[in-house]
Amino acid sequence: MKHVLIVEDHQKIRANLMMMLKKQTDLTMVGCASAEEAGDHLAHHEPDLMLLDIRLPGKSGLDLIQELGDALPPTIVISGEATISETVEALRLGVYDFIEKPISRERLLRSVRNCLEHQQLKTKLAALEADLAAAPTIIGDSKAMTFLVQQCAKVAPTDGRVMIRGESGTGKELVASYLHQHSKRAGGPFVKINCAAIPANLIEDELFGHVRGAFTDARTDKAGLFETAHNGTLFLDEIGDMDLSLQARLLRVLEDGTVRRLGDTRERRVDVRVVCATHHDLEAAVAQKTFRQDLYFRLNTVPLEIPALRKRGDDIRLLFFWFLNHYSRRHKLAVKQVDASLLHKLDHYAWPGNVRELRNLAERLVILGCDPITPDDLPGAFHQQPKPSAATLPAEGETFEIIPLRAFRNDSEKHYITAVLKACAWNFSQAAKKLAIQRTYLYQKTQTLGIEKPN
Ligand SMILES: Nc1ncnc2c1ncn2[C@@H]1O[C@H](COP(=O)(O)OP(=O)(O)OP(=O)(O)O)[C@@H](O)[C@H]1O
Repeated sequence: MKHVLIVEDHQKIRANLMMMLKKQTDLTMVGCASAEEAGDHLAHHEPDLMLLDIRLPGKSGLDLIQELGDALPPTIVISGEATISETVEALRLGVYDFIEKPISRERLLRSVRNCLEHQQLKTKLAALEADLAAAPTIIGDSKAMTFLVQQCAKVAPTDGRVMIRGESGTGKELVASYLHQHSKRAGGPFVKINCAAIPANLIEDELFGHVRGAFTDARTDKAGLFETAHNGTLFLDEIGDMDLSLQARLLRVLEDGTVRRLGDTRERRVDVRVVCATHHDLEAAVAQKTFRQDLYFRLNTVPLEIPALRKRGDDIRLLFFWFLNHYSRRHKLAVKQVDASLLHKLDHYAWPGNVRELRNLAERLVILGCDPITPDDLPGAFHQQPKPSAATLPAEGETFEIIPLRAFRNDSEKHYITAVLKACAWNFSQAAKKLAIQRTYLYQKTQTLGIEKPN
């Protein structure tokens, strides 16, 4: 039901306007005899449309329009005596239409209908724009991310089960929500649960729900997340942490598409797409029998791998500038300049917290950083020299060739000693001192490891 406010000082004309609009059964109408009275009404109500006379006793219709500013409801001005300049001014201030007295019924109805339709469209557009702004955007133009986005575009519209792998903060949840938003289930719910953050017995209750009396505290029936996610997507984060007994229940739901609340006898059919994520080595967990192999195959239909940020250096600057703009807008602050030496520091940092760490840093710099932002604005971790050994170790989840410990140790020692000798311009005494070993022992090491000074 639409609400119309009619502001007209002549009682007869007001009644006439109401009569003409009465045929529109979906309208409720309120009449006011002055701009002051209308102002009071508008302080407490938001009409869908205002019909406003310009010549009123006391404050004029134009005064009211100016006073309301952005709060002006969709308005049609009705006047017999308005001057051209008043008409132009009213239109400039956002009035939808201008109708001259005497008013024809057809003209009035057409204008009212158009104005209400126009308003409905504007509301729809605003909602669409908000949806678009809320839609997840995967930023990245490295080869790895371009490939990932291509894969996401292929798998999103299908109902294929997806397993997302990647270190913490790489964007696993972002990818899951992207898959949902680009699927035919986008109008349905996107429900997520972190299997590592909740104790096993509570996860069971969260996922499957219970009926009243199923346990001491179960005072009412409760639907589980599978039911909540009906016609949508259920994102099971950290699936590798799920308890074995729960894995069995999950497998059953995936196999027959029904859930049974705790303490219930009734099976309920659910239509849910399951997307899961883990940073664990699930294959190792399967080998160690801590993760069910049958469940692993059920969930792993389409594996998607998100590389750690340090392995896609091309994305660091792009993401940094994107977050810088994003948070400047959000905090209504001017976008700061960035010193080139800062970018160099970002490129050479290991980003253990991945994109989440980069995002938080960018927001902090938007709020606290100087303009231009320089390396002095960065936290201590960015100024530490990288430790030599850890940098070459394989990351968690990465496949690598396993070699005997002795071979690894020799190889590491060779690399490290060569680097130190280079840093000391092949001065053996200086290098031995830095390595805290005897000069003769260093010499022996270079012999056994085959380290040679280049010509
Ligand atoms: N490629 C990207 N483009 C834009 N934002 C990203 C990208 N990757 C990650 N983010 C942002 O970084 C933050 C962390 O991402 P997300 O929570 O998806 O990571 P995660 O891998 O699920 O982390 P965890 O394993 O700790 O739950 C989020 O704010 C996310 O929007």
